[in-house]
Amino acid sequence: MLEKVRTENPIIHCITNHVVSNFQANGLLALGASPIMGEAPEEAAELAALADAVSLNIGTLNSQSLTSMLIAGKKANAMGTPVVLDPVGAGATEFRKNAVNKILEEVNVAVIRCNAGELAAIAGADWQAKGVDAGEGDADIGEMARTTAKRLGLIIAVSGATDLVTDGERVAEIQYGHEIMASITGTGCLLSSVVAAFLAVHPKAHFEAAAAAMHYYAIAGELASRQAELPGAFQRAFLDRLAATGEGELDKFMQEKEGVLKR
Ligand SMILES: Nc1ncnc2c1ncn2[C@@H]1O[C@H](COP(=O)(O)OP(=O)(O)O)[C@@H](O)[C@H]1O
Ligand SMILES: Cc1ncsc1CCOP(=O)(O)O
Ligand SMILES: [Mg+2]
Repeated sequence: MLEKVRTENPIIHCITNHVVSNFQANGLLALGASPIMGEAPEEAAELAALADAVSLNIGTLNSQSLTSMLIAGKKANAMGTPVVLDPVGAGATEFRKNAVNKILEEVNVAVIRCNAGELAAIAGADWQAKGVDAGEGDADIGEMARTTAKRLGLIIAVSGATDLVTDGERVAEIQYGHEIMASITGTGCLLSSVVAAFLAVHPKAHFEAAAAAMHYYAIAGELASRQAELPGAFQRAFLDRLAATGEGELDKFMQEKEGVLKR
């Protein structure tokens, strides 16, 4: 599935936050996709129309960018283009929570990619989120993801030490990755747009594409963590691994892990 992203080089229209915009664009380029950032309402429909997937991210949302997200999302729906939503900090403010609800009401979102705190906010579960970070809670993340995916009729890809992807029936669990990934800002945001890029080239298999994206990303992160121990070096190593990791590296990595488990 990864090679198809590289050969087709899909255009990803990102309406994202100003914290991670540059990292997100560089990460998409490293993957082999073609990012275009743009958040003016005046061009939202045109950008969505030329894109192969649309990645919406509410990290530094304002009234204008919310308007753009609704315009871009609806245009993407009309064109049959997949939309991914990253509900950054959904539980932090009423504005964010209402915005997520409005987007979900008006736009047919294919995948919500979020952390556990954001999922809990969408699910209405008791949880202590920590700003844009996942925070802590007792709710069963897998159960929350399955029931919310079913209720909303979409795919949920929730990240953390273990990543879960579910359409409400099927569940893929990804145990790879490394905690250093959470020590640089934007790894979640970039992941959401990487999911969008995989969806763009696998229009009939969104669940499999989202799971493949999460596998690729976690493995690139774990490989990078072997090269760099501190955040600055890790960010650089991670971009390099996103670029250098192909299907062959993914297979080799998983075979090695399997070998370790069996021993
Ligand atoms: N403790 C961890 N162990 C392994 N991977 C992690 C860990 N924490 C986060 N990740 C990875 O970092 C990326 C971002 O996830 P996360 O931090 O949950 O998202 P966000 O940045 O949106 O809060 C994902 O690929 C996830 O798998
Ligand atoms: C710190 C911060 N503040 C608003 S958006 C943002 C970036 C969040 O990025 P991620 O969810 O990928 O950690
Ligand atoms: Mg996030």
